[in-house]
Amino acid sequence: MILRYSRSVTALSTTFPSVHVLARQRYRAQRLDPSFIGSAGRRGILTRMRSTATVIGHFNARRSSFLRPTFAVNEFSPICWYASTTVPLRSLPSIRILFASQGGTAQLFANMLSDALDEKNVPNVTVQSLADDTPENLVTSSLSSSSDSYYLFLTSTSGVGEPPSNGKVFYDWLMSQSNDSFPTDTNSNNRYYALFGLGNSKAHPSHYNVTSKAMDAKLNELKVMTPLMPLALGDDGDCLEDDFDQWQEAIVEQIVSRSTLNGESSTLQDDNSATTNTEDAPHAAEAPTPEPTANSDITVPTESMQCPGAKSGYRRAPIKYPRVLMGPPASSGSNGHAVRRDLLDVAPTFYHERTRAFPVVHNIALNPVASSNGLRELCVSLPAGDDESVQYQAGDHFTVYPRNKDYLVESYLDFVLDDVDPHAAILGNVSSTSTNSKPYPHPIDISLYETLSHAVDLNATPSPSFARFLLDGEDGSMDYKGDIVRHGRTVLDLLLQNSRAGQPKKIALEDLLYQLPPMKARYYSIASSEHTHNRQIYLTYRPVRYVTSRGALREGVATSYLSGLTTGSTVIAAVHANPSFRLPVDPQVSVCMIAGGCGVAPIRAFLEERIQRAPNSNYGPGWLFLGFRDPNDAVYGDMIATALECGALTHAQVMYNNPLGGDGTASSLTVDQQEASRGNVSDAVRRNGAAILAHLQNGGYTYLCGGARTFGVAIENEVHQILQTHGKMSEEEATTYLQRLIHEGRFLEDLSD
Ligand SMILES: Cc1cc2nc3c(=O)[nH]c(=O)nc-3n(C[C@H](O)[C@H](O)[C@H](O)COP(=O)(O)O)c2cc1C
Repeated sequence: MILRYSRSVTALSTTFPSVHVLARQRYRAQRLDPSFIGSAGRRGILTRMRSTATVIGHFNARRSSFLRPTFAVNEFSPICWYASTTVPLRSLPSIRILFASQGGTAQLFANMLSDALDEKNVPNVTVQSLADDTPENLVTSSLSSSSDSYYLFLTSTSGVGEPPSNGKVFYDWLMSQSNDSFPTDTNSNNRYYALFGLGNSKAHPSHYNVTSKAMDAKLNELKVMTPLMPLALGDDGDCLEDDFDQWQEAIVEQIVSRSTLNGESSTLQDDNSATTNTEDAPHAAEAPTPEPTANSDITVPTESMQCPGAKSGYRRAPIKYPRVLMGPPASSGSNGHAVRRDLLDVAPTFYHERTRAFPVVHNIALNPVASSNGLRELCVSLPAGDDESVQYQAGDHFTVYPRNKDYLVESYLDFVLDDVDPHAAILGNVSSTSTNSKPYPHPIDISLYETLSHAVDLNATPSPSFARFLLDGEDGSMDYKGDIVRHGRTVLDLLLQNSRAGQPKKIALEDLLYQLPPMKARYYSIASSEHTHNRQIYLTYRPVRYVTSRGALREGVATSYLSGLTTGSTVIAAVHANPSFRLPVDPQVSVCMIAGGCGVAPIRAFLEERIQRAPNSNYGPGWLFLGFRDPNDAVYGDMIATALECGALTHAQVMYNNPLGGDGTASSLTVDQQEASRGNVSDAVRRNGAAILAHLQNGGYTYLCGGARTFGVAIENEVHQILQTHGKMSEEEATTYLQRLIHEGRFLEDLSD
């Protein structure tokens, strides 16, 4: 086979039957005409840039075959051709990675799985959310296909044992299916599925991973797909990344070994020549021609050429991530220095569509004698307008887009990345124009500095595979959970640990930007009622700040960002309605609010609302159980007193782990009060068990707010116990009773993980 090359006419052709590549444009052109792909079809994977182009594979519709050539076109070198094999399409599996994710973790894992398959050169891999198409299209479109199909599901459980919002339609559809729903000739022999569930056993023991469990049971029952391996449960209460890493490894191994057995070895072998980077074209030409395989379906080119100067036997490490393209400074002021910009103006698609800039009114410590991580209050004003994005109700959430601290961004620029211009604009990657190569995962046309401060979570623990890469060269095997997750170690920590002769190993920009998790927006429960505050939102938060056992200072990304906001600055955020978390419409209905620490935020909102409406409401019983570390940590005492006075509350009990105060001496409480308030909120709930049972049996609403892992679990257990002790129910009856309350929306949780 010969590829002909002409510098001026730029027409290429090949006698190889599957390939017809015609270039009608000069290579020097910045953009190549789509017809460059010629008769091989538009589905070819073409990377283009400046004077070079690299085709890493394309589909030939005429011969229904998959072609995986890798050849480079370069103005300064002859056309290099190697690694051509064709395999009948019939035998190529399709691999669909389908995710449902509330907070982005399942989506992140889905993309990591796609990368891992890509690394093994597994073709035909797509990643979609379960909301990207109709359920029928997502799952049943391959029922009649003769080639193997793999469905790799990843779904978290959200809310109170519910599917994530982008998985709800699919979930409901799946649950409503029966064997009759599928054509009678459907057989599951060439359709396989595997499911990875994400949940939290510590925070949600009674709803642990219920979504993935239910989906797996249904798929098993329907028998339209064969399980590739048993359901895998990832536990965010333990080490989710480790669970996923093991599942991913097993999945990739299964798919690679099955595909190899089925005769697709040529598309799956480690192909060091595969590149999506035009600047690598000369290197790509240096990769060795693959060995012909014995499979009769595979066509091997009869002739190959190598670029002059190619080093024989040279094997380049596989390039995993497409090269990030950098341009001139993203923005600069008159003095030439980069200007700090609000990303909402320059990269609006990075944010949820209802995101706004909220001006800060005040940001104060609620208790002057509290420690540096005492509760704080942020008040922002609502931007003008009357659409729902600038309105809220007590019970709603406020989603904040935090930024990494400047010192952290600067540390990454100094110690992690090599020779980068922090102010250069990121224009995307070399594959951004290609149809199915890896897209650049962050906003473009913003500077590297802005990317590091807004778009990636620099405080995140790297995934197991990234951690292995960062620790490359260290002796001994990595104890991911014990050494890395438990100590909350970051990319910076691992690179500093792995420094040689005092010089930390530096990594490529691509490795950092593709492998660090994107910055997640953080949910805060709104602590005010719009009826009381004229166009303002209050938040109550606690700065997370601690020193690790290795002596490093750690700050929570979002709370340290909030702590640093000054009056007049703006916070980028969105109001999210939480319609299931509301006070009962009928004021006579009894309410019981149980909260600990920061869980006081939504309670404050409800109290304001009830106080505001007290003159016109004939309230039924109102219970409050609230817990703080010590009296110096307690907040909103005045509001609780007002609520008791006006009938918005009928009973309030504040509990302290240490009623003497943080330093063991100062306390405004009398000795009797100290004794009465010593202990946890669950102690107070237990002491009032009979009254709480009456409240539940009289149709009352119960609200549970605070940390999910310890507080939420402890209170749920206590209520369960009350049902058994005072309600004389069996353990099973108590469980069913509690589930019914949750289902009826009378036992409402606003818990944080
Ligand atoms: C508001 C909220 C509710 C949750 N509810 C449950 C639950 O009912 N059962 C469970 O096993 N895990 C629950 N989780 C834990 C998540 O499933 C877990 O953190 C998962 O990793 C999140 O993945 P995602 O970011 O893809 O949504 C909940 C987490 C949050 C933040």
